[in-house]
Amino acid sequence: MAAINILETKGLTKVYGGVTANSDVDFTLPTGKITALIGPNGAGKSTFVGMVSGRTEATRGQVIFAGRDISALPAHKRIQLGIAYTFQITSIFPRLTVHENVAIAARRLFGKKPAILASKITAALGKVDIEDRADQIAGDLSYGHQRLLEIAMGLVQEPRVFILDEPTQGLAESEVAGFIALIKSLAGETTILLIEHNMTVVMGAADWITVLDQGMVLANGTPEEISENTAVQAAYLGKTDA
Ligand SMILES: Nc1ncnc2c1ncn2[C@@H]1O[C@H](COP(=O)(O)OP(=O)(O)OP(=O)(O)O)[C@@H](O)[C@H]1O
Repeated sequence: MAAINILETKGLTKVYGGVTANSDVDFTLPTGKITALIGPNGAGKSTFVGMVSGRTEATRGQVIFAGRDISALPAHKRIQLGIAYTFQITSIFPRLTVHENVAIAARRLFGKKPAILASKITAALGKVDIEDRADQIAGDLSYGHQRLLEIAMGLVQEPRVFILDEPTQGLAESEVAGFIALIKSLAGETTILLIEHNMTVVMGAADWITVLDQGMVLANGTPEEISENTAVQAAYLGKTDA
C-alpha cells in the first residue's frame, strides 16, 4: 500500500545570516493529492521548496521522501528519485522545438532509446494538450503554451512528486480555468505541491493547504477550513499579494 504521505519534513530550518527564513517546519505531503503552500510575501515558501528540492541547503531539519531521509542528497539525486519541479520563470530552450525540449527532459530518465522516448514525449504533450505544436519553435509559443510545455517537461520524467512554483504567474485570466483543470487532472498519477499566490487557483485546485507565515507553519487544512481561519486572514491583512 502506498504511504499516506509521500514526503515529510521535520524541523526544517533555514537561517540566512540573521534572517530566519524557515523555522522548524513540520510538513506532510499526502500521496496523490494536490497540496498548496501559501503565505504572504516573504513567508518562506521559496526557501522551503528550495530545501525540499535540494537547491537550498537546510540549516537543520530533515526531508523524508518515500520513507527515506534525503536531507543530504544533492538536487540532481532528488530529481532521479522522482522529485520534479517547474520554476517561477519559464525554463524552456527557446530555439528548440517543443518536441526537442521535452526530449531533453525525457532523456534524463529514459536514455536514448528512440521508440520509448517518442511515445513518452507524445504522451506528455498530450496531457497538457499541445501535441499538435510538437514541431513549433518553443520561443514562438504564447506565454501560456510555454508554461504548458514546462509542465510537459516535468511530467515526462514521471515524477512521484511534482512541485509547481507559481504556475499561473503571468497567465491571462482566461487561461487560469484551464490550468486549474489541468492541475486537477494530474493528481492521482503524481502528487502535487503547488506554490501559488492566486487564491482562485488555490481554492479551485487544492485538496489540502499549508499556510506559512514568518517562516513557520501557521495552519493546515482543507480550502474551506483555511478560508475561514481567522489567523490566516489576519496574516494576509495589509499584504499586497493576498
Ligand atoms: N538568499 C537569501 N539571503 C538572505 N535572505 C534571504 C535569502 N532568500 C530569502 N531570504 C529571506 O528569507 C525570507 C523568506 O523568503 P522567501 O523568498 O523564501 O519567501 P516567499 O514566501 O517565497 O516570498 P515570495 O512570496 O515573495 O516569493 C525573507 O525575509 C527573505 O528576505
